[in-house]
Amino acid sequence: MTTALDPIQVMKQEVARAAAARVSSGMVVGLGTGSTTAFVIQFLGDRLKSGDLKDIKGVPTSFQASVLAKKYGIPLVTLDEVETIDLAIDGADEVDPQKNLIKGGGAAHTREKIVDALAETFIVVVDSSKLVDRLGSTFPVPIEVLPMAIAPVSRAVVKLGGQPELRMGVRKDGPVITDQGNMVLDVKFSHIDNPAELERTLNNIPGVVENGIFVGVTDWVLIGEIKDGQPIVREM
Ligand SMILES: O=C[C@H](O)[C@H](O)[C@H](O)COP(=O)(O)O
Repeated sequence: MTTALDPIQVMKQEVARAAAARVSSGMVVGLGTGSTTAFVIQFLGDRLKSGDLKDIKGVPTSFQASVLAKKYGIPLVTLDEVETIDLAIDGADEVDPQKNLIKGGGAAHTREKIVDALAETFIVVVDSSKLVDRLGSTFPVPIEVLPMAIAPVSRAVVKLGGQPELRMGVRKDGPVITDQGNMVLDVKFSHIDNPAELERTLNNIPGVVENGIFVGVTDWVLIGEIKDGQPIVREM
C-alpha cells in the first residue's frame, strides 16, 4: 500500500530544494526557522556531505535552526564573527504582492528580522497557501513583548484597532516563551492598509521587542505550487 504525500509537504520540499541550490561554496548563509527552512537546512547538509558544496557558514535565526544545522553538519557562526551575510533563506506565514511578509508563526521573528535584513540577498520560501492580497488576511501579527509589559502593550494595540491574544504553548502549560525569554501577543487587525506604518507604530510601543511585519526586506520569493499534479517552483 502506498501513502500519498501531503501536497503542502511536497511543495515545501520542492521550494526548499530550489533555495538550497542557490547557495554557493564559501557563502555565509542566514538559516531561517520553521518547517520549510528545516528542509532547506537538511538539503544544505546533503550538499555538504556529497561534496557539492564547501566551506559555508550558517547564521541561525533560532535555537531550532541551530539544532538542525548541527544535526546536518553545517558550521555555525555568530554575528560577532561575520560582517556580512551573503544569502538568507527563510519561511513566512503570509506574503503580499509587494513581497512584504508576516512572520513569527514559530515565535522566531525577532532574530529572523535581524539576520534576514542584514543579508545581501534574502530569499523567502513558501508554499502557495501563504500568498495573500493583503497582509493580515489570514494570520495575526506576532509581537514579541517583555513579560512585564504584556498588559500595557495589549491595551496599546487595542487602541490601534487590534485584538491581542497571548500565545499559549501547545505541549506546555502557560505562555510560549521566545528564545530571548519573552512572550508573544498575536494581534488580529481587521485590515492592514499600510504595513510599513504599522510595523513602525508597533515597534514604538514601550515593551515591544519586535513585531512580525517585514517590509522592504525580501529580494526573492520562491513559491512551491502543484501544477497538473506535479510540484513546480515559481519565482516572484
Ligand atoms: O517564527 C517562525 C518563522 O517566521 C517561520 O519562518 C514562519 O512561521 C513560517 O514557518 P513554516 O515554514 O513552518 O510555515
